[in-house]
Amino acid sequence: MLELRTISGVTGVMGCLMALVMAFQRRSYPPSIHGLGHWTAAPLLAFASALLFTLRGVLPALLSAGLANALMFAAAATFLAGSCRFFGQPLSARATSLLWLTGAATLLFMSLFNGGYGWRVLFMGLLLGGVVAWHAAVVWRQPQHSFATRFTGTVLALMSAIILARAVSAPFAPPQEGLFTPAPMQVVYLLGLAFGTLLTSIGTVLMASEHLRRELERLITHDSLTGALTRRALFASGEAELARARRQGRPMAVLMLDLDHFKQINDEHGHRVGDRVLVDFVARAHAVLRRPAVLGRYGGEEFVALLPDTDTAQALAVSERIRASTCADPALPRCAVSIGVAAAQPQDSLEALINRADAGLYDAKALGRNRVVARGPAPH
Ligand SMILES: Nc1nc2c(ncn2[C@@H]2O[C@H](COP(=O)(O)OP(=O)(O)OP(=O)(O)O)[C@@H](O)[C@H]2O)c(=O)[nH]1
Repeated sequence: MLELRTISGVTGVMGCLMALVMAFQRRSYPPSIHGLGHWTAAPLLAFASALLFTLRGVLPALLSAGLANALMFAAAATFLAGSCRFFGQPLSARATSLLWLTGAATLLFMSLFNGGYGWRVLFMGLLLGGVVAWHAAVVWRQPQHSFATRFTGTVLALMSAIILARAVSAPFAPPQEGLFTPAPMQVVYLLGLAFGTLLTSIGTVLMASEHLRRELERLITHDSLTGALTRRALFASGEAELARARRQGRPMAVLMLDLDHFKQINDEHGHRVGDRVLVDFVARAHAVLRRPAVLGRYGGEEFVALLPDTDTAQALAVSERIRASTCADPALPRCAVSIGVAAAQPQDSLEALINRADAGLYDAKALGRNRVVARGPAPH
């Protein structure tokens, strides 16, 4: 026979252990991952709440019911706030006030209301189930789904369903029923809380690890200053696109872009302004380029754009648009870009294609800069 008081105690201990895991994780994660502090505090609050519930009958009702419920609500609200911060959508001051005021008002009403155990369970369940359902919706609404978010979202949705089902059935339960009466609904509820606490904590650890992996991946594939692809990622993407173009018999073009007299900008305005010019250039080039085109930093102030499904005429038009948009910010020093264009030939390697675009760039510089020059295949 299941001892419900033991389940409640075990729930608390699980929360405590998971808080420890999260606290250790937090120390090794970069500060750019937000919400871990809340995720550590939430299971600790759940632990304190479960401990008080377990001591029902031993401690006064004010502690083993009133304070225990308040701590359980605080755990759910803190957990929700942590996830919102983690996903980069922290709760607004208004939403936070609404959440805590609703919690405080419900708990106060419960303590004053004299309708019996079933009705108190209904109010508390609606409050708690509502917060957990809100939390599930936050996790499910994330556009970047992974196993971790699906797992956590599902556990939260199941938990809220169990809490709400118990809440709405409570007023119809026999009047002598209490928290540790071994009725089926109570067993499902306490087991749901125990496993839910454990599984959602595992879910947060998985989500944090997933986030870290994505950040590291981004560091490897994207230039930290401009956000363009790194040279390594550019070549990987270029090889794949060229193979696809060859396989499907579709055109592909490469642009080699180099800011003109960039050394002069650095010398006259300083390196930091030079950096801002680079960032602005890449942002504007990205605005012109449409997926699946990609832009990579080839080195210094030199960039390469890969344009799948693009012939020479289209590549020249895109290049002109990039040239026209370059240094359009009046707050930055005047500058210009030279661009070499090459379209892929059936026998081209990526290196040969880039070399031809580079030859076009060389011509553009030699002809006076701030222009676009296309290079065809060398005659045999
Ligand atoms: N601010 C800044 N400057 C950089 C960065 N990477 C390279 N540079 C500078 O870019 C300049 C490139 O100078 P050059 O290769 O002489 O080319 P340029 O002055 O643009 O002349 P042309 O290409 O012939 O028009 C050098 O002064 C580098 O120090 C960077 O990340 N930030």
